[in-house]
Amino acid sequence: MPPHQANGLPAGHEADDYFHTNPPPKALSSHQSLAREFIQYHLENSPRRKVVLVTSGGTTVPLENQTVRFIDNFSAGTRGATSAEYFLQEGYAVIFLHRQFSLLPYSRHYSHSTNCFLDFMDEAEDGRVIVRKEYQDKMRRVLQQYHHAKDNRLLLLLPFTTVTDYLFELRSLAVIMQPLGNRALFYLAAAVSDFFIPRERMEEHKIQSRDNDAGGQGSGASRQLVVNLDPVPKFLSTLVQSWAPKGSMIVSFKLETNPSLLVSKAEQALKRYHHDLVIGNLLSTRKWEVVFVTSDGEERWIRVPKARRSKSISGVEELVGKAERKHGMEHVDLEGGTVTEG
Ligand SMILES: CC(C)(COP(=O)(O)O)[C@@H](O)C(=O)NCCC(=O)N[C@@H](CSSC[C@H](N)C(=O)O)C(=O)O
Repeated sequence: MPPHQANGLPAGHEADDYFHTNPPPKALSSHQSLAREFIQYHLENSPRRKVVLVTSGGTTVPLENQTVRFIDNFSAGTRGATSAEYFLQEGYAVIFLHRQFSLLPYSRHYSHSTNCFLDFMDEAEDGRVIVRKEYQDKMRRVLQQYHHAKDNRLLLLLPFTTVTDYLFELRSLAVIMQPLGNRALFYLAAAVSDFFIPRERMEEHKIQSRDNDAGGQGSGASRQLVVNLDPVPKFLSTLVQSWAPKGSMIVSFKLETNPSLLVSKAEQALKRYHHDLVIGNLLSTRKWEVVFVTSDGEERWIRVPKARRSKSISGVEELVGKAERKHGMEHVDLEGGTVTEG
């Protein structure tokens, strides 16, 4: 008896319905071709290399079809972009499915920062534009890592914007990854909308803030906006049961703000979706602590020591990367971090 959704539909049925009633992203077919090429290249040239799909950034829920307003999910993309660098360092090939304009591996060190990237540059006496001396060493290291990833075709960057884009892309990429079998890993760090406006209820044009129509009829008084959202299908179960390669490892992130809910909600997700690992994090402490929750009921907190919790040192992703490399749990041997049971 296949597991059923809350609404009684068999798991996956609701997701199928979603894909029939919402249009795919315009870029989907070009992304599919890029992903097929990427996977084929690694199947042919590095048959033992693991490939990880890292999702990163927040999905949007448009309020109008010709979108002027949208509901966004919190995520700068730091977790995904930083983890992608550590996966590349550990020898993985990375498909980086990310919110358009969110942080990217390597360039994240210089984009979006409070100081403009021009602050890292200077004009030499002979007129050449150069990187300021104090930034040269770090930028050289980042540039070498970036070129290594690019020259060896180890990093594929694919953008999304809306939750519908994300779900179509995730399904396509998971299916394209099927030939990888147990060399495929899914690291779902994107902040995915739980609610959306179905196509048939979506306004076509910009929602007016006053109650007069195009002809200027009506009082012109400002109006309330009441938004009625439906739940996004629980796609993780469909990913685990049908889209993802058999034998692949699936890691999802659980984001909460209330500490008393985090571990139980992560355990609930594992029980519901039967994947391999949930990494729980609290909005307020996500930069320096996470908890690994597995189906054996164990919870292992990974914390960056206080001394290393500066903004510039991305401590927790390095620790997660090391733990991940050992496929999570049997030996969480983390330099610099502390692992506490329970
Ligand atoms: C978003 C952050 C906190 C990283 O932040 P930045 O470094 O600023 O990017 C990430 O660590 C995270 O928790 N990501 C996952 C957040 C999320 O939406 N998780 C979902 C689970 S994955 S979406 C699963 C879907 N709702 C379903 O149930 O099928 C949840 O908590 O419910």
